[in-house]
Amino acid sequence: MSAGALVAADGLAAGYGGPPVLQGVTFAVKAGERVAVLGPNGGGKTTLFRTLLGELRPSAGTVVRPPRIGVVPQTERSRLDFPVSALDVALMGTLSTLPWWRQPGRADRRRARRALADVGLADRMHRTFGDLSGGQRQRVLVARALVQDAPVLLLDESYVGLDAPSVDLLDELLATLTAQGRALLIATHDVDQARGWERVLCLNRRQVAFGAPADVLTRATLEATYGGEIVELPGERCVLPPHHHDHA
Ligand SMILES: Nc1ncnc2c1ncn2[C@@H]1O[C@H](COP(=O)(O)OP(=O)(O)OP(=O)(O)O)[C@@H](O)[C@H]1O
Repeated sequence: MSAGALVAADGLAAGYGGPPVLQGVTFAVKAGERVAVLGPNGGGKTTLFRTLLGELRPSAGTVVRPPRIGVVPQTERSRLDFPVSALDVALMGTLSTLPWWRQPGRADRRRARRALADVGLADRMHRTFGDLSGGQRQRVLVARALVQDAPVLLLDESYVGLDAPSVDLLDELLATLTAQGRALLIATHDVDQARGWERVLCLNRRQVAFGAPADVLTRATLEATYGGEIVELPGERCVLPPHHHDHA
């Protein structure tokens, strides 16, 4: 079932030593696919990402993953008080590709500069990271992941707190990265956004559904994913409760 997949799971269960906090996860993602990973707080999105990264060992099932996976964390969790430039942050992406004894060199700086240009920030590379807007910081973090040259990127609620123009820029960037043959898994709470992507994975401590948005984003599936927390508006739209993080 995972033939041709860049990243896949089959009967995956994972947890933190006790009973699994996530189980029954079976999906396959090909190059050129954006996957919305939906679920309530505590539903298992972070646990899935950590398992795909190899930080957590599956307690059951198997994972197929490439040697390198890039991670784009939430900007609000990044320390903003360090006096580092956008280029410094992007350059950190080269560290995972270097042997431990080597400092980033000229070629690495070139890659970091190119990645910043690719995310539209060529003119901001010497600005202090913490002084950039939320959307710009998010794109710097995408650049840091791009520098790792990974075919699969995991994005953790990258859209949270962005204004409309920044959302559009990030949308465009993710579409480009996908068109270039990457696979993106994007943890999000935005059901409407998920409708525009290629696949949707719904998690609520187990896999509720995986497939094309038109098949997955039904009222029944969303209810099974979010319980009674969904507020439905007239038409097809639905709104999820404000989310919070208790492990920032
Ligand atoms: N380090 C940990 N040790 C033990 N349990 C954990 C740990 N991290 C998460 N959990 C538990 O695993 C379950 C799934 O959490 P996870 O962080 O994967 O959910 P999530 O979908 O990413 O939620 P959020 O949207 O709040 O980030 C929760 O019940 C959580 O309390």
